[in-house]
Amino acid sequence: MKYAVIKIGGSILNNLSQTIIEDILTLKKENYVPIIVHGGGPFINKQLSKMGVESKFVDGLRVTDDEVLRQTSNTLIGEVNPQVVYQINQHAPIAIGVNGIDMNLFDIEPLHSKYGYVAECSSVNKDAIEQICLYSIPVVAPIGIDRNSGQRYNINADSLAYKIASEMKGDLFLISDIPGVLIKDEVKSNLSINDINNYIETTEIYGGMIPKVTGAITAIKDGCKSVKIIPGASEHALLKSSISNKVGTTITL
Ligand SMILES: Nc1ncnc2c1ncn2[C@@H]1O[C@H](COP(=O)(O)OP(=O)(O)O)[C@@H](O)[C@H]1O
Ligand SMILES: CC(=O)N[C@@H](CCC(=O)OP(=O)(O)O)C(=O)O
Repeated sequence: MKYAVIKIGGSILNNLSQTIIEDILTLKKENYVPIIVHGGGPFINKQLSKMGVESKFVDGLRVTDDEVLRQTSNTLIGEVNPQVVYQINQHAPIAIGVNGIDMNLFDIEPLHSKYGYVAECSSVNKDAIEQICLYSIPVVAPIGIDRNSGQRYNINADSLAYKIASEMKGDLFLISDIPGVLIKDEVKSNLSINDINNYIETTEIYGGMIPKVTGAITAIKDGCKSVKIIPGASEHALLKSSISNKVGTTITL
């Protein structure tokens, strides 16, 4: 049995192929223990703009003051998380929504104060995850808590998925709204650490893709078995990519 950490990006949530949900359940029947981590960036942007609050990002992270934190937490835990749980449970009533506060699922380390209430996951409560996975599929929202102060923190969903996959020694699937990592309009089926450094230097990998691919390298060095970036809109992309490297991009050292 091995863990499959499946990160569903906010960009694809409204356009997710139904077969991805079927694939998650197929993986569970076969040799995998699925853990889902979801994002929700576009949903948070929409909510903030409704409230007249501007979305600001530094180094790809949302600058999170009190009000942004409230809206982010409400959107991720109150709106996006139950939507993902509902979609899975329509197929099989097995998903449960959680975040870092539930069962002390993970600890956090706040990042620099220039980001506001933004943290990284510093360690994962493996026992709690193992317990949940015995009977269900956890759907994790990227909100954590400082257990001493009770302060909540906003966490980038990719970075949380990397940490969970490394600590659980699992395979990581990043589901996004792109067919994979594109170089000169073609999907690269394999990327090594050297390729990644080159393509960042030539700016063929840019923006939100930079933390995704560099985070992948760190995750693999830290114990994650493999990282695949796959298209959420494509039929059975998850199942196909778990079997071969023909879908999306596989990152290796
Ligand atoms: N070489 C590349 N191939 C594909 N996408 C890239 C590349 N370089 C940068 N990007 C950008 O990275 C984005 C995906 O990252 P991000 O927006 O963080 O996804 P998500 O919200 O699904 O996690 C793409 O939409 C694209 O704009
Ligand atoms: C600190 C930080 O930036 N947190 C992210 C959390 C959601 C996320 O990561 O969503 P995607 O995967 O859809 O981008 C945010 O507030 O947008």
